Amino acid sequence: MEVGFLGLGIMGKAMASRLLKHGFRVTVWNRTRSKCQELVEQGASIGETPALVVKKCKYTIAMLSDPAAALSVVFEKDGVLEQISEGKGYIDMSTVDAETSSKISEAVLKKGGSFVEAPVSGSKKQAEDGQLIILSAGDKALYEVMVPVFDVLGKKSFFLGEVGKGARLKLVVNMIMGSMMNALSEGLCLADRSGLSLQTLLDVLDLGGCANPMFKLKGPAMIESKYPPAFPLKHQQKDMRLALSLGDEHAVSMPIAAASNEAFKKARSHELGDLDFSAVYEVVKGTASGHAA
Ligand SMILES: NC(=O)C1=CN([C@@H]2O[C@H](COP(=O)(O)OP(=O)(O)OC[C@H]3O[C@@H](n4cnc5c(N)ncnc54)[C@H](OP(=O)(O)O)[C@@H]3O)[C@@H](O)[C@H]2O)C=CC1
Ligand SMILES: O=CC(=O)O
Repeated sequence: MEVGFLGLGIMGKAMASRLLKHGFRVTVWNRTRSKCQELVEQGASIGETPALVVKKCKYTIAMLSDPAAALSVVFEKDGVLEQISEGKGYIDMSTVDAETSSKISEAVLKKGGSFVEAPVSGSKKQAEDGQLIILSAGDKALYEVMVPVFDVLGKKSFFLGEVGKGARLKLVVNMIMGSMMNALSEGLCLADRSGLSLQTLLDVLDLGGCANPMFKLKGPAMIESKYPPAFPLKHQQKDMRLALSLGDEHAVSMPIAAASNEAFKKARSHELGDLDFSAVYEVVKGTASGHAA
């Protein structure tokens, strides 16, 4: 099976690479073309524009940073819409809001193509290991065609119904995750200031009822003030913002998410946006301005 892949950031690179390793023929495009090189060395072909990737491939996947990127790759010159047509499928795995996803879906359908949104839960390591959780919605027939692809990328794929349900579920999940990261940061800070061992705190958390893989993975690096980006903080803040907007729409009061969003925004203002989202700890500690990487 041949697939197109648009967007070779942290996630897209790992996902496209995994598809190549599992025998798919992959044609890649990335705004910054140099990022295609590593994939070419693994056997990928390059498409000069999103439109040319769609022209070549029956199915094209996108993994782009945010709503603005997802929309521009579809609607702008040389974009997906120029070549999408009957018999072709477009699968957007970026984390965006339901409105963005619906706009893309409507435009693709109008040209005769089919559309699935399929944001993922899981980060760089899970993408490399094919352990993502895939939250699909949209065209059921296209979803069925994509199952062999999703089986290589993920440990479980859900089909949730109409477009928007995958996008919304992903935002709810990441809203919870972002709030948890703030809670861990505050706990580490409080333990430190009150003379407790941070490693002991992590050990105790890991043995108890609120043990979770995220605290276990990120906690030790946070203690060392290390934040190599797996999930960039700027994307976590985007997800908090979009989740809060979903809360506005449904009049759901979310004070914990709102406070967490403020912490992520503050971290961005201290230029921590490209670090891992666990760098919000620097803001909670009050040491953000001195932290370079
Ligand atoms: N990292 C993670 O742990 C996870 C991320 N996600 C979501 O997946 C998506 C991708 O994340 P990730 O790979 O980490 O992000 P990166 O920031 O590493 O990559 C973003 C990608 O989007 C491209 N891009 C950005 N703006 C534009 C634009 N205007 N036009 C065309 N391309 C653009 C970038 O191109 P260029 O190289 O030129 O900058 C790059 O390919 C995001 O929606 C994120 O929220 C979901 C789960 C986990
Ligand atoms: O969106 C990020 C993740 O870890 O999931």
